[in-house]
Amino acid sequence: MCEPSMAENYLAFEGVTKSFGPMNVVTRTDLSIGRGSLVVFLGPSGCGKTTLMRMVGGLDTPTTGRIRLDGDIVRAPDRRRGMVFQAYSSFPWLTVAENIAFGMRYRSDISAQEKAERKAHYLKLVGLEEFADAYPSRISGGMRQRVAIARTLAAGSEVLLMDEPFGALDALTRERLQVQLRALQISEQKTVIFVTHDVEEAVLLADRIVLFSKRPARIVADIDVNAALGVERPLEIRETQSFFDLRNKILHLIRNETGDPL
Ligand SMILES: Nc1ncnc2c1ncn2[C@@H]1O[C@H](COP(=O)(O)OP(=O)(O)OP(=O)(O)O)[C@@H](O)[C@H]1O
Repeated sequence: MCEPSMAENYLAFEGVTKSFGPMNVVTRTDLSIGRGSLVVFLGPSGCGKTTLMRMVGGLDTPTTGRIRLDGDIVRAPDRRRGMVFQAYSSFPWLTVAENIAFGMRYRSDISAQEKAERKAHYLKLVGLEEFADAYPSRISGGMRQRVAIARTLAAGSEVLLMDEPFGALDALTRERLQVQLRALQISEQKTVIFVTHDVEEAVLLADRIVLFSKRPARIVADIDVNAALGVERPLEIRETQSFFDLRNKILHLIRNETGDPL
């Protein structure tokens, strides 16, 4: 077998395990994630997906093994990896524009002009120019999640770690953000790990789906969604036979392999 190239091995889990006291949460995990790909972690509740993601973020450390980003062992959080959670994480006392600029405030390596340009770029990218001066309490939940995504991107994060970021949104807003995230990831070429319970969301968004067993998390399937559906994912793709087939295949795997409903 060929060794994966550095681009394919951009984010690498090498023999990672995690226990909390006597509880084994993640069994030995080896996984290579390519730069610029959107990988969905799908698995039963409590199986260890968030724990895996927190380890990538440097918020938790593996019990054994290591995680490498671009060759460097992850030891602590840094701005190369930004997290977007389900709970809205905007600062209520800052405007939308100020929230987006927040991650750049102490960067001495970026000029004031570049900070202003980046702020304007990401404000536009997430379609919130009209709301630049609004406070988070005045905008919708979907808009607040767009602020959180823009802030992470503006801070210069190369890797976005998204833990059920659309979980609290209504179905229509969620759909809109799914399409926007997919488009944004293609245009910005960020590496994204996205945790969800929702099989349709996973199939719509992912380049690749990694399916985990119930705790302790073990990889039960690694699915190349691009090979099945292509890269472009308009919402209508959900009505195609290939989408249907892949969704059913994953539901079948979940029933038979993960040992738990999601
Ligand atoms: N700091 C901690 N101390 C002790 N146990 C923990 C800690 N963090 C997580 N756990 C436990 O590890 C297990 C896995 O949790 P984790 O949040 O990673 O699962 P998950 O797959 O993300 O779940 P969900 O999909 O429900 O969010 C759970 O049983 C949880 O209670």
